[in-house]
Amino acid sequence: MPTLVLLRHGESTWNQKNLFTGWVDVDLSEKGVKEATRGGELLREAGVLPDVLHTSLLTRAMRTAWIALDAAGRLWIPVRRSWRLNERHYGDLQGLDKAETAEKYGEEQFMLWRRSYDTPPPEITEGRESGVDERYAELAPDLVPKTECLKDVVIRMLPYWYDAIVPDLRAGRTVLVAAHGNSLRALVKHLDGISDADIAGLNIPTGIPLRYELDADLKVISSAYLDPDAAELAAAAVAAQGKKK
Ligand SMILES: O=C(O)[C@@H](CO)OP(=O)(O)O
Repeated sequence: MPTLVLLRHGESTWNQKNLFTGWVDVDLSEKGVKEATRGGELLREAGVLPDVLHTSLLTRAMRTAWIALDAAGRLWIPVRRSWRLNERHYGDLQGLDKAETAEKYGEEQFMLWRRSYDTPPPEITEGRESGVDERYAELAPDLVPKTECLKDVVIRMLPYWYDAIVPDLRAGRTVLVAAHGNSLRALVKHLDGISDADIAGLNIPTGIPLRYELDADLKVISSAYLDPDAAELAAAAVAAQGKKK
C-alpha cells in the first residue's frame, strides 16, 4: 500500500513574528527546529520510514526535512527538490504583519486574500522582490510568480505531483513531501477532493506529519496526523493568525 507523508515545515522566524512570508526564504525559529525534531520522532515511533523525500526550494522546508529525517534515522534517502512545492507567492503582502493587515483592510478583504480559492493578493511591487535568486535562474521568467492565489498553486503544483511524486508512490515507496502551509493545502485539496469553498477552512499545522494510506490507484483510503490532538490545536492557531494577540 503506497504511503504518502506530508510535513509542513516547523515554525519559521516570520511565522513567529506573524508576517506573511510566501517566497521569502526565512529560516526556522528555535521552536521550529524542535517541531521538526519531534516530527521525525513521530515518524520513527509510528514506523513510517520514508524511502524518498520531495521538498521545495525554500530553506525552512529543506531544513525541516533534514532535521526530521535525521531524527528518524533516514538522512540517507534520495531527495528531489522543486520550486513547484514552494509556498504560495503572497505578492505585495509578503513581509506585512497579518494582524495589522486584517485591521487595515478589514477581516473580509484579509480572508479573501488569505484563504479564498481564486482571489490573489496585489502583485509584488517592483523592487520589493529580494532580487535575482540563483535557485530560480533556470526557470522561464513567465513562470516566476508575482502573486498567487491557491488556485494558481494547485495549477503549478500538480505537474510535479504527477511527474515526480506519483511515480514514486506507484513504485510502492513511502514518500515524504516537506513543503508549506499553502502548497500542502493545494495537495490536500486535490487528494481529498475538497471543494473550492470548503478549502478556505483547512489549515495545516507546522511540523506534524500527516500520513495518507493510498490504494493502487492512489485514491485515499485513510489519512491522519501522527499527533492528532497537537495538530488540532496548532491548526486552530494558524486559523487565528489575523487576530491581534
Ligand atoms: O505567510 C505565509 O506564507 C503563509 C504560511 O505561513 O501564511 P498563511 O497561513 O497566512 O497563508
